[in-house]
Amino acid sequence: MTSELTSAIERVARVPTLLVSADFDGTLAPIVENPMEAAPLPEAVAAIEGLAALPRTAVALISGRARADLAVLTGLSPVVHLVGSHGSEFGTGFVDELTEDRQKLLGDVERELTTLVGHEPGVRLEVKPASVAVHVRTAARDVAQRVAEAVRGGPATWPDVVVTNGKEVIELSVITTHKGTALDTLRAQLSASAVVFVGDDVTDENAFAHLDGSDVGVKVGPGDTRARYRVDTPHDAARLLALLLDTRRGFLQA
Ligand SMILES: O=P(O)(O)OC[C@H]1O[C@H](O[C@H]2O[C@H](CO)[C@@H](O)[C@H](O)[C@H]2O)[C@H](O)[C@@H](O)[C@@H]1O
Repeated sequence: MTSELTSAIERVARVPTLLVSADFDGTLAPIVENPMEAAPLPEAVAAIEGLAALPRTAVALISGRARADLAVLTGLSPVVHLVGSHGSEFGTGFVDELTEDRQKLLGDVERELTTLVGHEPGVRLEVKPASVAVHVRTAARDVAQRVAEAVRGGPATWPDVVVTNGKEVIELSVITTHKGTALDTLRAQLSASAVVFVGDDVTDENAFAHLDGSDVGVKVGPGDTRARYRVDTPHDAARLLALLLDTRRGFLQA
């Protein structure tokens, strides 16, 4: 961790009301081949639970996952806010809020993807409340390319289908999602004086873009980013959260 990042963490830990937010895969949980085998680092869980238990401190995960999957995979206590589907899914009634047209479109997208690429070796389809993700992490490179072309030239071109590219995944959604607007909603709901956001993927850039002066954005891993700070791995992200916990606890107890 650079001295600039350490200083930023020590500064933001002293604001009156703090919102600590992060995405899940690649940030709190190392990337693995099978999405349903992802697990958060125990050090990250301990820091998050510790922060969420402090007064005037809220913690939220804003993830591309289905909210229900996020709850199961993280096993976090209910005091931690969970926002799924890339920032759209704040609660359990989300699926029912989709119009009939969108529910039908989602069914059509799932059927088309199953027929088009579901049989391809190493390809996994992950069906979520408002989208279907086509994972190619375990596919041979020529297969991954064929699948990407088939998806991009097929259902990705349909009206009202929104395409998101992630790490070894192409996702087709029937709604527009944005982690930045999710962060704005949480910031307002929780009356946060400042926000820390930690993320690793393309969709996290929308959250970094919604940070301002006293906030702290941290990108995990390589790649272009709008975040001001960077760490290398989820283990570093867990250390950063532990430092934030220690500093804020000391500040609140002083
Ligand atoms: O916003 P996030 O919490 O980072 O979720 C983004 C996507 O993460 C998952 O896929 C990624 O992680 C998998 C497990 O390590 C990996 O196998 C896959 O290649 C990655 O793309 C998740 O499955 C998606 O639904 C999320 O959108």
